[in-house]
Amino acid sequence: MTDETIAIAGDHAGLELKNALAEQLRGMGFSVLDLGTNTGDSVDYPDFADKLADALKTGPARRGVLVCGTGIGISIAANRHRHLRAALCHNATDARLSRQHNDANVLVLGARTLGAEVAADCLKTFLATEFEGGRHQPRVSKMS
Ligand SMILES: O=C(CO)[C@H](O)[C@H](O)COP(=O)(O)O
Repeated sequence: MTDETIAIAGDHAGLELKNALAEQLRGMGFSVLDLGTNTGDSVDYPDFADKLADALKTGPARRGVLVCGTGIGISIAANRHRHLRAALCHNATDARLSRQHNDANVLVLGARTLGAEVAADCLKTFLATEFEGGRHQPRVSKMS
């Protein structure tokens, strides 16, 4: 069990994967702040990136997960917020490096482009990997 809350959000295309990832997070002992969407009705992914950005600004979550069909639109929208470093990942190596080098605070996954097991691996790796700091710190600092 952990006392950390992870925020999660996505559009209609990401609904099924978002719910599976939320379950995975609960199974890992995290509290989940589910910001929707929670129906299959068509919605606009920037609205859900904005909700997650607000949640990471006000707390209690300091890390988040976003899902849309490809992950592309919602990561573009998320990275318009300076306090987010949203990493669109396609495998566990991306997820690991997004933490080690980029100190990513948001994992982005594409529900229409990733299998469920790869997505689960990305999430597990993202949460378990620390930022390396060192030469990466000034690069990350230049973005915030
Ligand atoms: O991947 C996405 C954005 O990058 C969206 O999920 C996708 O564009 C939604 O498409 P549709 O309205 O046809 O379900």
